[in-house]
Amino acid sequence: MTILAANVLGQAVLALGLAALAVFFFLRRNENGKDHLPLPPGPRGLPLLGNLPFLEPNLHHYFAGLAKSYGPVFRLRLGCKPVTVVSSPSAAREVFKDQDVPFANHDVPAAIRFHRGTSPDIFWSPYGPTWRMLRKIAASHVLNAGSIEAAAPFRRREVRLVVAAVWEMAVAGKAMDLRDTLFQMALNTTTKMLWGERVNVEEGKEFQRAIREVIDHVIKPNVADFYPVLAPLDPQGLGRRYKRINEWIDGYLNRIVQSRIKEMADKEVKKKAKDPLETLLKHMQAGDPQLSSFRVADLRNLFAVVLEVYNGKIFQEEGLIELIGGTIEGNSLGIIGASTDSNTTTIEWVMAELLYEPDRMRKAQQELDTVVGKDRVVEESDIPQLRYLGAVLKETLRLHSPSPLLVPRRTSSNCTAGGFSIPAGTAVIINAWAIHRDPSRWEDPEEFKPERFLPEGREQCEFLGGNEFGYLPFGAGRRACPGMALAERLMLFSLASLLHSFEWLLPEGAHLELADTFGIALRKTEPLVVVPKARLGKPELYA
Ligand code: HEM
Repeated sequence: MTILAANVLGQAVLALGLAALAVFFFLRRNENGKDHLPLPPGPRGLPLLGNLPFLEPNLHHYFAGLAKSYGPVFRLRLGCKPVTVVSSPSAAREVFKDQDVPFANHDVPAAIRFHRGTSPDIFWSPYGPTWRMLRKIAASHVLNAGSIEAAAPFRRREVRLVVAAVWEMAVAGKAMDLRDTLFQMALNTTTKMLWGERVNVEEGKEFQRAIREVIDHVIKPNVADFYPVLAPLDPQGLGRRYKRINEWIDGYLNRIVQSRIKEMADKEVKKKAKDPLETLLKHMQAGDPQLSSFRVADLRNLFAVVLEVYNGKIFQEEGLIELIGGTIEGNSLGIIGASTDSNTTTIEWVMAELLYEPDRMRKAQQELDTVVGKDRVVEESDIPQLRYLGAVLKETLRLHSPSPLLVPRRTSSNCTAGGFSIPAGTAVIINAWAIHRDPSRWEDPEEFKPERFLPEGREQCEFLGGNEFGYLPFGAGRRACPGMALAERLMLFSLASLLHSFEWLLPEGAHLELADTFGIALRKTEPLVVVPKARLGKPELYA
């Protein structure tokens, strides 16, 4: 009896043990992701700190170096935060196409989570109904082809102001740093397009200061990002500061929205809305079901995001920049001169590359002389014929993407990439900088060769690589940048006007360097200082 009981007990213990083992392996399998795939390899970190102490200032270079040792999908731990870095076109395809939905959340920094908790915006909303509604509204009422077209006169006016400002420098024979002028142009073009007004000088200064503070605060290393358990306490007060600054921006936009609501009530409103602000208000007032859950606060958020994205690219890399020693320099003109704007940075890179290779500068100018001639100024309608310039821009965005690590994503469920499992809740960084230099995808990847985008026999300059995820300056998948068409239009128009109107030289004895510094936007380490020289005979073409 005792022997029998012992046997039964032994069998029960064995069965329980086996069951426990099965549960253990089942749970591990779920934790590790699908199909028993291993976690990606990666460098060992320190207890508690993980890999934080080993990060280097130029994160895009540092990650590219790690990819050489650990492969195109590797894993890090920053404090408590698991991070996976993806550096090949095929793994990027898995993220942006094959498993687009579980990778479709942006990884929201703690300071923004603290502030935006109840008031989501398109950029930080998790993938779901609210994001879908905001994205649809942005695509159909703000960044749609009609609004972009309707804003052509504003772009023309702002670009002509830039040309006039450069002309003054040319007449005075002075060297200039283009950043400030271009930044102002981008800001005013955006606000004119959204609500029909330039940023006035007084409010503009406040506005610039506020956005600059937003940037400073979002990029500050925030312990709450690396130890999420601390996030609700906002230990460094960054969330609270960020909230206060945003209240100012919110107030600014609120005044604009409220004054338009009043104007629409007082005056007879024309059938055709004059800008996206009026379009949206009209739709809201008319009870458009697409906007049924859209509130004035959402409208302000939408505009704030468009402005912030356009002018600050504030949304990257979650506080890593200062932590690892990078700095965001400002100058006397505040945010306008903060040089963080993707648009400004890209134009500056184009000019630097063309100054470095004067033959290519001449080729772009010859194309302009053929298409436009020298008796009139460039118009937006000339752009489709400027194939070479289009290729120059695309090649510049390949080598100098303003967002070298795009905007980190966060997995909403267990996923896979490159044959590894990526558990739910992992931050996923796509190293576009490395992908744009992948030798298996790009011939002579380090060389500036616009011709690669001009295949023989094709009418239009091509975005080669888009489908195979080797070319990602605007991200990809359902969260890809909805401002791409607008950004391209403005960049090409301003570039064409600057190259058509002026010869560009380096100041006597200046040395041109093409080194980049990782920051809010990937920018030249040294600002580009150039000497413009008028190239059109008629002074009235500079007015
Ligand atoms: C050179 C200029 C620009 C570059 C390089 C750029 C790049 C990017 C990138 C890399 C993303 C993240 C994409 C992803 O997660 O896959 C993004 C998102 C976004 N961009 Fe842009 N962008 C530019 C200009 C603009 C402009 C002009 C606007 C609007 C006026 C804009 C609006 C947005 C918005 C709203 C998002 C968030 C989309 C979402 O989460 O669904 N961008 N951009």
